[in-house]
Amino acid sequence: MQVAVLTEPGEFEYRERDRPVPDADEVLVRVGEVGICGSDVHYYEHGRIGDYVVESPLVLGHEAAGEVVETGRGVTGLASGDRVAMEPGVPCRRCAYCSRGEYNLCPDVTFMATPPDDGAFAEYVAWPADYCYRLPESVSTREGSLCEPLSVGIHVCRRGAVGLGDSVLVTGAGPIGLLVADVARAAGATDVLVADPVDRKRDLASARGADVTVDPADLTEAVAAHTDGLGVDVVVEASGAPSAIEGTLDCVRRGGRVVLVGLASESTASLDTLALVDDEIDVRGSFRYRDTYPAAVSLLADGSVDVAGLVDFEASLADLGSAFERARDPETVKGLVEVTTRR
Ligand SMILES: NC(=O)c1ccc[n+]([C@@H]2O[C@H](COP(=O)([O-])OP(=O)(O)OC[C@H]3O[C@@H](n4cnc5c(N)ncnc54)[C@H](O)[C@@H]3O)[C@@H](O)[C@H]2O)c1
Ligand SMILES: C[C@@H](O)[C@H](N)C(=O)O
Repeated sequence: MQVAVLTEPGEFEYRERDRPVPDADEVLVRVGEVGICGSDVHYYEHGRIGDYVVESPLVLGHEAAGEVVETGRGVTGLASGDRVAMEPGVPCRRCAYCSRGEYNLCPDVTFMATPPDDGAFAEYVAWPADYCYRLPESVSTREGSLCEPLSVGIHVCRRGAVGLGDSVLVTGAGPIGLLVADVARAAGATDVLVADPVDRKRDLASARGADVTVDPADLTEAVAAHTDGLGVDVVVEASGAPSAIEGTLDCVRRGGRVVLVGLASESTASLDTLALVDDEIDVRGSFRYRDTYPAAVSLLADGSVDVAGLVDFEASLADLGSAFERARDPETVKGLVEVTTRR
């Protein structure tokens, strides 16, 4: 089978590898569609993210869906022909975090496209059946691939306890911020505000139903105007910009919640701890997700969230290099790669 490997920053090579044979608890998936994530682009540009360094050729891509073509002998819940979304992180299932159900915190997770684990820009991937989620007829394979960023958004809203009648500010209108906004709305938020410096991103957020969109330069005033000076119930920081992280406390109401999901390139941002205490603010990190794929599939099946509307372009595996160049454009929200032709 053909795989695309990142050999060095900016360089993909196509290689022939043996088609994987599924273990007893695995299915073999013929990969259909794979989204390009910001972390894929970061590995493509820099060959590393923090301590994760691409030291040998790496298959990128972890937002993946496809069709089951073979099942291991112990698999009962899936059959050949099923279309599935693949959850890219498979934990060890034994550590203290896995035992508590907090498997997204497992230190021994195998996570697609995170060195040294290969991802899904490959014709076939063998993957544990219980980390593959069947897609109903109403959810396309391309939508299924975007269960991954949607899962990030679901976990964020759970971490922020977003609920009925809440006002929610999202800073950063990339795929994560836009999906957080959609999930917040589905969870009952009645006021959704989105901040981004890029005009096109704000326009997209408006078109998707944000009540207020604002340039970060005008953020504090816009939030005050919309909330009678109170601040919002929940701020979700989804840009990673240090100024946005530091600005969260200017926008949240006393007693409100701040969820940090954006990753700053360095831990230079600081939060006013006196204000945290005085205003009784809950600040929470949000790391990947756990138990979100069933909810993601349901949100897509009932039309609550539109992931297809985030897609700016679709490329074939043969054009991976140019697809990554397009994905680098700050105006791009989401690029998809069709790995094998749709059937
Ligand atoms: N914690 C996790 O599990 C997790 C998972 C996925 C992504 N992330 C991180 O979440 C962030 C968002 O991911 P993404 O894929 O949407 O990224 P993205 O780069 O596509 O989007 C970030 C957006 O933030 C905007 N932005 C820049 N400066 C800003 C500011 N000061 N105020 C408001 N917006 C600003 C950019 O214009 C852009 O639209 C990234 O930092 C990413 O690394 C974290
Ligand atoms: C969660 C996933 O989307 C993220 N890019 C990561 O590698 O952690």
